[in-house]
Amino acid sequence: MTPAARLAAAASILDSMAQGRQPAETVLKAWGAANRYAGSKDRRAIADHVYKVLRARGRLSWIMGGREDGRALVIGSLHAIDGLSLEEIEALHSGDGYGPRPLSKQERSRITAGQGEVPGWVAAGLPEFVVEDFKATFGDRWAEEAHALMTPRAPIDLRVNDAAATVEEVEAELRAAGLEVSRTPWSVLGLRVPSEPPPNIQALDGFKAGKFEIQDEGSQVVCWLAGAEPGTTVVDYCAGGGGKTLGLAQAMRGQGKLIAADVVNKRLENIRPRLKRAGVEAELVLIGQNGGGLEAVNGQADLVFVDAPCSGSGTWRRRPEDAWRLTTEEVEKLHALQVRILSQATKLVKPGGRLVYVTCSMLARENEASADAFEAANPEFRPVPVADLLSAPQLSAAARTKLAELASGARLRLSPATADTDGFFAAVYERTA
Ligand SMILES: C[S@@+](CC[C@H](N)C(=O)[O-])C[C@H]1O[C@@H](n2cnc3c(N)ncnc32)[C@H](O)[C@@H]1O
Repeated sequence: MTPAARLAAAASILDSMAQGRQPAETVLKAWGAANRYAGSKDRRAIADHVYKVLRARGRLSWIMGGREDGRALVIGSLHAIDGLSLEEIEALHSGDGYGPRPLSKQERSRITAGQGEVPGWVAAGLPEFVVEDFKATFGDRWAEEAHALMTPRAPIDLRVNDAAATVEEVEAELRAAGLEVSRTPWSVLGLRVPSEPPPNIQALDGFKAGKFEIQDEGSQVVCWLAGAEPGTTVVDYCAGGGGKTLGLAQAMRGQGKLIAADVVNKRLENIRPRLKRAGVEAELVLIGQNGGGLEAVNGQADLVFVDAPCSGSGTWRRRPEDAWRLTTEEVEKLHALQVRILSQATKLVKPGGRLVYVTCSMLARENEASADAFEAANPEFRPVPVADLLSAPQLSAAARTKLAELASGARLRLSPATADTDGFFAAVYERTA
């Protein structure tokens, strides 16, 4: 494909993404399958361009006078990110072959006009209401947090299943597969590999044998903080794909009762092969929206882990397209749902047991505000200071210092800027009565 044809393809992929809510990765794969003439280099170049645009979407739309279509965003990116001159952009828009049609008068004037005074949220590459939330949470550091969140090429973290392999063994297998591998700083079971070129982790023998799983280090850390003990009853209340279920199972060393619950059966079914691979067991329970289905566990659980539905804004460095799909209305709905789920989950916790609230959100409305609302309505749940949660053997000595530093009393935030992880929030409560 010519460079111009690749640009036309990137623009049309951005347009199809705008019509739905599918992840960029899925849309790119579908495009590749439908356009077999595109070679791997073409697909790579097109994907790079699409992601480049998604990470800077607000700024590019601003430059192009508020236009949000793929063509305008691509033209804006050639100018503002790639630094091409008007003549160079015009050469790529000659209309020849499969390339995009020539620039209109308005498009040309957008390029020559310069960017003018750019508002902070535009420069940050995030929706305006997100920037307002960040300013309230991070003060002067908001732009640093925003920048790290939208920076490309987040590495891929793995959690070694220490019941099946040692960290050294897995490290050796990854090296033998030609991957550059390092230890993660906070989870002693974590390994990190670069995301470029994309490694095929699932094809490795060790993965198939359950020796390791893909899990961001932040997600590992919140599992370890929860303090799941062998021989106890643990409920993973919003089990989803089972990432945390497997971490909790590992902390329990296969001893005790682990229940993975969710309102979506398909998600629970996806956990089954992962449990099998890891060689651990969990009871899978489909619950109703009101929490029905877990009555047998009422007042019995030592630990209820609520990895609540959230905006997923902590993972925007991996899925920048989601930033532009989130609305304030959705965040309000999520906040209400989070508080409702927490209140339902309280029933399961036995006196002296723990309730853990976790999100992979960066937004205060879903983190501190949901924790505030829960605490106000449930005074029998005592917030446990993060400093009292750091004894898990899976946390490194460096993590104990770092997490104590990052904690604000009984609440912890991890972020790409502060911990080099995805964004996470955690608050742990103990039932006093
Ligand atoms: C953030 S995801 C969980 C991710 C998962 N824990 C992991 O580590 O892979 C939130 C999950 O909550 C589930 N959920 C939504 N509403 C719920 C409810 N009322 N009760 C329990 N789970 C709910 C969703 O189906 C979704 O799977």
